Amino acid sequence: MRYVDLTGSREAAGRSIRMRDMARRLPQLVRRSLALAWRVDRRATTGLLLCQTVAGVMQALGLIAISGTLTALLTSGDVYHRLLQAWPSVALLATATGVRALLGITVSWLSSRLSPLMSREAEQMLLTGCAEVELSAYDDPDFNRDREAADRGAQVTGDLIDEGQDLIASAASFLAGAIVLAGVSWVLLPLLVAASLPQALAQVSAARVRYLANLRSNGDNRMLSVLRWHIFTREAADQIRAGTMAGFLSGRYRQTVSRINREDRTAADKGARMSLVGALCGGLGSAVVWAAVVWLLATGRISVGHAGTAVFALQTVGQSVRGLVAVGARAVRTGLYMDDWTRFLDLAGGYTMRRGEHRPTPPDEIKIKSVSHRYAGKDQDALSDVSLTLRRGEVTALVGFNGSGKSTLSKLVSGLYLPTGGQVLWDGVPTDDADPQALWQQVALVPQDYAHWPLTVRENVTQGQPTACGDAAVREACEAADADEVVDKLGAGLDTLLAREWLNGEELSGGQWQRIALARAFFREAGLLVLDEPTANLDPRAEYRIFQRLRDLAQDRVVLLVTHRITNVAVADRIVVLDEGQVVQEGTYKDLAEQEGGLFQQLLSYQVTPEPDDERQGTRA
Ligand SMILES: Nc1ncnc2c1ncn2[C@@H]1O[C@H](COP(=O)(O)OP(=O)(O)OP(=O)(O)O)[C@@H](O)[C@H]1O
Repeated sequence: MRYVDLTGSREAAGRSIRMRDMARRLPQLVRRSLALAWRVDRRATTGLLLCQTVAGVMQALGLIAISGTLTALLTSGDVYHRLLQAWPSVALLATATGVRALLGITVSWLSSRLSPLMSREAEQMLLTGCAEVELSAYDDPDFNRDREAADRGAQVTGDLIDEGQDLIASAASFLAGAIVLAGVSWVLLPLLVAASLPQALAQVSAARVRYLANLRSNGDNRMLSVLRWHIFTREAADQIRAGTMAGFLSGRYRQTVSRINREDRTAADKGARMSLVGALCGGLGSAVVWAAVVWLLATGRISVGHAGTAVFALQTVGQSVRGLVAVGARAVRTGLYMDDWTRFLDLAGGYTMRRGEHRPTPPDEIKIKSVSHRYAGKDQDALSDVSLTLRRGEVTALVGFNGSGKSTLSKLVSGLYLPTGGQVLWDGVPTDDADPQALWQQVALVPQDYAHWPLTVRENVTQGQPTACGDAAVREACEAADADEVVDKLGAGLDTLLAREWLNGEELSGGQWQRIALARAFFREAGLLVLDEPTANLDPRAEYRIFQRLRDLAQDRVVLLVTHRITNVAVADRIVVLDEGQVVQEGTYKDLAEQEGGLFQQLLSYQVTPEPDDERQGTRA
């Protein structure tokens, strides 16, 4: 089995890595890396630019000093006189070399300070971007693929500062060498650039091959990180052991890794072949350049001193051209990853929340009007033509078989999803027209899979939004959820860190966590309370108490309860029975329990265990 991602547009971008594109993109990349660096640390960025400029000037001065030294040493006259003439150039050379070394150290110090800051800033921007997309985005495989790619882009963002600095340094030293070389003989310059071209082309082609190989392994890489998470973390550690799954999972991991390795190896071999051809052509080109220097010297077109300078300048320019191309190819590849990041931030996969500005108050009535909903990529509706009204002061319960659409409906009511057909109206205003953050201020939700935040008990309950009443309100919510007895047993009370993996952290049982999740919802001063299977992990006593409290909670809010505990559902004012995404029954517990042949009666029959005597009689009959 292979995990494949559709990567059309990115593959097209990868295929377009050519010399011309690279030349066009490099200045953009340097600009982009400097802009991000500027955003995180202005002083360090200014320092870097200054250092690079001065280093370039020092490089040029160094070459001029070499020329001066050689000319002085190679002129006629006695040794003492020649040394005397050469010493200012030697002093300049030493100073330039020393200053360049110091600047090099400063540049790498500043870069190493900026690089992690940039990656973290990029990651932070990505996290902010993710929190601003519609929940439905996560159902779309394309969004998930783009998000992973953007994550990788954020991680490599820091590399761009090093690459940008290397590019600036190579460009500065190329410029310095070129000016000196042109001073000796301008013929050498185009010759040298032409000689460096084959290597440049080879490097760019190798970078393209590597990027495309990486792209082909994208789906496999994503699966690797998922497998790694499952094998590595505590989450599924018990099931891996009890299910003796370690061998199977490691095998799947190895298979996936070996597919990625195969792609990498092919790319590396292809890249090496390209580099070899490039190096051979480059060698021939260099021979032509050196032959040109010898010819210029032999025909008396340049002096011996100039020839010596040309040797150094050639080395400098050659090195910087190679550096420009190698770092350039790397930077373009990094740039492609960064494109994934910027594109994701710009478009958020096309899922940025664009709703209205209405700010809802606690609703008196929530009307579900002919609502249908189909998840992205599905060919069937999860809900079709559902109409229902929820009112403040009432508990409405949703019951039905697995997959009948209960959770989907509760997410539409709370504005987490927007319906693909029909409307959900909060006091007459469709959820599409409400400011989502303002609407969610009015929602207290206990989902089926609630988060086990690695935070203190207090933060777990307040969700980081304490009220003016402080801990008194937290304790009150805990009491309402029967979580007070859980908190009392914890070493540091509300300050206890609920994460066993850290020092002094504590772990709760499944039912204890559910009580905390309930306290979280009860703490919130919201007009809509949605409880999706709120008692699945609770003991019978806690479950009984929670159902009893629902009536009080409903006094000043709309309560929507999703449950399979049919026997307890009598607490609801109204029960709505869903089947295959449609409402099939609606009424009070008494009405529905008496409706012969109805789905509710059927559901009820599965939960009311017959007395042994009834069972025997039934068997006999
Ligand atoms: N995020 C999703 N993406 C795609 N399909 C989904 C998604 N969530 C639910 N579905 C599909 O929608 C249908 C209704 O699911 P829903 O979770 O609403 O059912 P439910 O009645 O709450 O089930 P359960 O009792 O098992 O919790 C199911 O067929 C399910 O496969």
